[in-house]
Amino acid sequence: MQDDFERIAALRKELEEANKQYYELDQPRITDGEYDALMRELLALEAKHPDSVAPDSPTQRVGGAVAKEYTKVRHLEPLLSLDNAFDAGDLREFDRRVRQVFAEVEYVVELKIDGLTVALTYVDGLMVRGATRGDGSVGEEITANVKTVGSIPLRLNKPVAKLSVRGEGYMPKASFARLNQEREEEGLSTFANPRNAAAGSLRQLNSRITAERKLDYFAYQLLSANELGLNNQIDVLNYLKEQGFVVNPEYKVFHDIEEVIKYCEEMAGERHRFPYDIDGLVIKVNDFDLQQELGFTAKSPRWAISYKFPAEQVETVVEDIILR
Ligand SMILES: NC(=O)c1c(N)nc(OC2CCCC2)nc1O[C@@H]1CCC[C@@H]1O
Repeated sequence: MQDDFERIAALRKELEEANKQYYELDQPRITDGEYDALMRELLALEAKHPDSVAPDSPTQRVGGAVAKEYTKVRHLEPLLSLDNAFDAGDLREFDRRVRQVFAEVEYVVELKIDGLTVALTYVDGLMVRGATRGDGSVGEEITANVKTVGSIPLRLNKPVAKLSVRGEGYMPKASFARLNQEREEEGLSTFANPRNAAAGSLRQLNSRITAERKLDYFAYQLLSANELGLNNQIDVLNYLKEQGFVVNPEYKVFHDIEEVIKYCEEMAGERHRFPYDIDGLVIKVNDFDLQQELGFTAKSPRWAISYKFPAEQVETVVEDIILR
C-alpha cells in the first residue's frame, strides 16, 4: 500500500499526463469523470498534508481564489498592437516598406485568434504570473484564473531562470455554445461572441468560475528570445512547443508577398472551419535581426501587420415567429 506521499506523487503524474494528452496531443486517454475522480482524491490528500502542495500541482487548476479587485501589473515590455491591412494593396505596401531595408525577406503567417492577449511569466520554470494586456503597458493580474486554463503549463518542460510568454486566451466555439446554452437555461444574459466570453471569464474575480469556462490558449511570442539563442519566429514557435505550450499549428512561411496575398484571400473563405474564432491573419517578418532593423512606430511594429478578413454579408435570419 503506497503511503500518502507516494500516492500524491503518483496522482500528480497521472493527472499531468492526462492533461498533456488532452491539451497538447488532443488525444484524451481517460474520461472527464476519471480525471475528476483522480483530482478529488489528490485534493483530499493535499488537504490532509497542506505543506505538500506544490505551485505546479494539478490541483492548482481547479481555482478557488476569490479576488476582491484586480491588482495592476506593469508589463516588462509593452504589449504592442498591430497595424491593419484590408486588401492586397495594403499588403503590397507593407512588403514594399520592408524591402526598402532588406531585399530578401521571409514572412511567417499565423491565424489571428480572436481572443485576448495574456502575458505569462515563469521563474525557474514555474508560472508565477498571468496578466491581461490592459493598455499595453499596465494590465490586470489574473494568475489564479490563468492557472485554470488546461493548455497553459504550470511548469515548463525545461525550466529556465526567467521566461516571458505572450499568447491569445480564447474560448473554443464549443465551450461558447455550451456556456450560452447554460446561461439561457438559467435565465442569465448570454455573451455576444467567444471573445467577450473569454474576456469576461479571464477577468472573473472568482477563479472557480473561470475553471468552469473551458478556456484555451495559443502561445505566439517570447520576450528576450535572442538570449535563448532563438533568432526567428519559427524557432520561437518550436521552442514554445518544446516547453509545453500549445502553438496554433496553422502557421506558414512565405518568401513572396504575392503568395501571402493568395493565402490571405484563400483563408478568408476558410475562416469558419476552425473550432475557434479568427478575425484575420498576422503576417510577421521571420528574422529577428530584420525585425530589429525595421523597428516600431509609436504603437506597433513595422515588421508585422494583421490582414483583417472582409466583413461578411450576414444574411439576417428572421427568427421563426412562434404563433402561440
Ligand atoms: N491574435 C493573434 O493570434 C496574434 C498573433 N498570432 N500574433 C501576434 O503577434 C504580436 C507580436 C508583436 C505584434 C503582434 N499578435 C496577435 O494578436 C495581437 C495582440 C494584440 C493585437 C493582436 O490581436
